[in-house]
Amino acid sequence: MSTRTTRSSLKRGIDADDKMPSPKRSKSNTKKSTSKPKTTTTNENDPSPSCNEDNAPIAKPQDSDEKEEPITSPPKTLTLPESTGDIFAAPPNTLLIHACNTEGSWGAGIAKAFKDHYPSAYQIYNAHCRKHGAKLHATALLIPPSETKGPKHFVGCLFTSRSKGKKRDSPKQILEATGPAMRDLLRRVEECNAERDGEGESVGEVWMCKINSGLFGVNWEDTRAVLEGIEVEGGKVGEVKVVSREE
Ligand SMILES: Nc1ncnc2c1ncn2[C@@H]1O[C@H](COP(=O)(O)OP(=O)(O)OC[C@H]2O[C@H](OP(=O)(O)O)[C@H](O)[C@@H]2O)[C@@H](O)[C@H]1O
Repeated sequence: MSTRTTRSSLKRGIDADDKMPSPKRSKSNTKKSTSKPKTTTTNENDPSPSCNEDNAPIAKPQDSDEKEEPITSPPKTLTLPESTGDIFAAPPNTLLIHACNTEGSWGAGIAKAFKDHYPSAYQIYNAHCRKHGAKLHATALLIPPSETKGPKHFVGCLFTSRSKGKKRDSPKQILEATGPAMRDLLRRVEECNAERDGEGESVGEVWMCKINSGLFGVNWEDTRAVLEGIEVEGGKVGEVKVVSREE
């Protein structure tokens, strides 16, 4: 019994089930389907024809003037698998992302831990804030491995709030800044890896704490929803591993 679904039989299937919404895929994203075609039970309400014994959709004769429908797939968006652990135990050349203010302060929370682990990176972040200030809001800073000892980690700063503590931006403002800041960081990663192509460390994995969810006081699920809406083109960073400490 043949279960392989070829594109043409799938296409025929889509044409045969002309009441069924045909999945849209772009030419470049079209993949031969290897999944078993869904078996459908026929009943008087089911508009789609029943599958034949090998489950391949029943082909219908192609009309000569039938137009080839362009097939496009939904845009690929950022995926954020979650796990528990220590973000600082990431493998070499991992990019570690946290949320920052534009005032040049890594004074508490995970930012303080970043300052302790990566003092040289902190100096770069602080100088960047002194130079640009609040204009950095909703942008990002990518800091290559800068320490003389310890693991070689890239540090990614997402400027999701202008200020910190009681003067921090509202959750709504922080969420509005989070999307553009992450898109800016992903762009910088692509540029960095293109420049380093083969010479020096490129960004490997991308890890992130549950940004905004502590001192910035934003519900993690709200931040997650914003990040999952970020479209990623092929070849760009498509996955950010979210690492949180054991509860
Ligand atoms: N070692 C570790 N490994 C893994 N996850 C860890 C961790 N340590 C903490 N977390 C978790 O990481 C999330 C973020 O928690 P945070 O409150 O730190 O950051 P946030 O993004 O809400 O806020 C940013 C502002 O806080 C800072 O403080 P200052 O402004 O300098 O005073 C900055 O500078 C900003 O301004 C929470 O889930 C923590 O459980």
